[in-house]
Amino acid sequence: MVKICCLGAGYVGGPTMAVIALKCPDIQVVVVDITKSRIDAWNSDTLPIYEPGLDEVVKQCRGKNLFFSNDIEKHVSEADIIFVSVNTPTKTRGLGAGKAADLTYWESAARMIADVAKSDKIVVEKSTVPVKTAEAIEKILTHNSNGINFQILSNPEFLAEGTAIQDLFNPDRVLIGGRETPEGQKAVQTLKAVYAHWVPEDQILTTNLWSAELSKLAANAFLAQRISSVNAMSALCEATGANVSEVSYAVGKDSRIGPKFLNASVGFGGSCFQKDILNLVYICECNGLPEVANYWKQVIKINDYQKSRFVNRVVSSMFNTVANKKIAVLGFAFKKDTGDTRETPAIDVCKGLLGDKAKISIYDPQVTEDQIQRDLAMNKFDWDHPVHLQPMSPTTTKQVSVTWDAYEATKDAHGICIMTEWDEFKTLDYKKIYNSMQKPAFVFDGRNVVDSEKLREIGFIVYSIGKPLDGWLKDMPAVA
Ligand SMILES: NC(=O)C1=CN([C@@H]2O[C@H](COP(=O)(O)OP(=O)(O)OC[C@H]3O[C@@H](n4cnc5c(N)ncnc54)[C@H](O)[C@@H]3O)[C@@H](O)[C@H]2O)C=CC1
Ligand SMILES: O=C(O)[C@H]1O[C@H](OP(=O)(O)OP(=O)(O)OC[C@H]2O[C@@H](n3ccc(=O)[nH]c3=O)[C@H](O)[C@@H]2O)[C@H](O)[C@@H](O)[C@@H]1O
Repeated sequence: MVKICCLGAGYVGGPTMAVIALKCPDIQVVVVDITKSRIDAWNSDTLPIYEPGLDEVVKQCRGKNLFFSNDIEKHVSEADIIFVSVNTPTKTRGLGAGKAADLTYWESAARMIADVAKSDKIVVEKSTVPVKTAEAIEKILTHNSNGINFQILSNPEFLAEGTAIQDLFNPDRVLIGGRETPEGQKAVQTLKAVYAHWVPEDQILTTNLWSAELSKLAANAFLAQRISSVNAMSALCEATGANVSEVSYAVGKDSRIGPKFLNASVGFGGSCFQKDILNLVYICECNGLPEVANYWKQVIKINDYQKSRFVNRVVSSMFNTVANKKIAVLGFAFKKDTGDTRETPAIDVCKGLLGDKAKISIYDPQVTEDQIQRDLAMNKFDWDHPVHLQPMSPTTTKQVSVTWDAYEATKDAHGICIMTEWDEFKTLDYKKIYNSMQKPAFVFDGRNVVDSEKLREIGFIVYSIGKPLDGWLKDMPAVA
């Protein structure tokens, strides 16, 4: 029986391996991690991540051909194929700080593999890494190899959170990059055979190593660029009276552009877009391509602009101060159907409002108070490390309260900021909410989820990203 071991039981390692186990009953899959609590959670009834459909997949295979373990060295030494799906955070210190990828976890994984391997292995890059990382990994493995043959493959993951299981069941494509040697090509075919259990062959693309590594960074950069493009347009829409939903619909109807990923928002979040673009920028700079670097940097700048523009709009609409005013924040996760808060725009918006001395009451159906307090206390990029290596007991922010009830969060509030597009926010009883709030009562919709006309009829002053401004907001122009 072929044995797969995956290093890293996170948002990628867990769901990806669960689906491989489900679709390949003839393969044994073991997911290992240096964080014991994560493995304990994978072995419990409460999985460490919330992802629709994941529980069912895990329940079907766990204990049969899917296992979660802390015994890293044993499973690595026994495996034929080793996926490495560990953190690749942005460096916070030293050379390339604030841009370059920190490959500490990857390097230590590679050294450990070289130390414990007793038979030939295929080592698969599942983490998103800088182009040419495979070359460095190869050097680490071969210099410590004791004669064992390692083949490195790049197999980047394209799943999106909230739809991970669907994306893994029906991927647009699976990408496998390998060395153009007979051994390299044999390894590519071995991995291809795993995916061919459920993915049509013509959707399994094979390339050289560097193309596969770079395609992942490029795909995320293109996706984020679409959001920054529509968000840049949203500012112009507000200034001119155009409606960003109508503009993106009209633009997306062009079959060359397509309708997806054109929703204006308070900004993109998530663990990867910013990190991967910064990494791309750094690689361009290192390759003497400052013009290309600056081009991609702009995607991040517009995203930061969009978040600060939103905060400015909130503050300026409310008589230029939110000091001691209760602001309800609905949604904290970076998108709906996930409890993940990494790089969520809600963090920057909350920090901006706190900077203006607001009191914030937060409700998100999937995010705990502990997580929110950690997020608001943590420095930029510190979140992307194994849990036990993150700051232990961050100071809690007193002006922030967290509740499990949207009505409690909005009671007595002066304004509501919608930060995540949870479906339930569309069907809240806004009349009841309005009656319980201070007046004038404001709604700032960072995701364009509410029916602004209906809310205006109730009496709210409503701001929706990229939509024509109502009279109140026009009289109080926000300075970006
Ligand atoms: N989150 C996402 O949607 C996607 C993430 N990626 C990439 O996948 C990689 C992992 O991302 P996530 O799963 O989101 O991160 P994560 O933080 O959820 O999981 C990473 C796990 O690796 C573990 N780990 C770190 N060093 C280790 C080692 N030496 N041995 C064993 N375990 C170790 C950590 O404890 C952690 O549980 C990153 O490179 C990311 O850019 C790629 C596509 C999608
Ligand atoms: O490398 C990764 O980590 C993954 O990054 C993204 O997936 P993810 O971050 O999970 O979620 P997305 O659906 O891409 O959303 C990212 C952010 O953009 C925002 N967004 C998305 C689409 C849109 O039209 N507008 C918009 O503001 C979302 O609200 C969210 O904050 C990519 O979609 C995946 O293909 C990729 O594998």
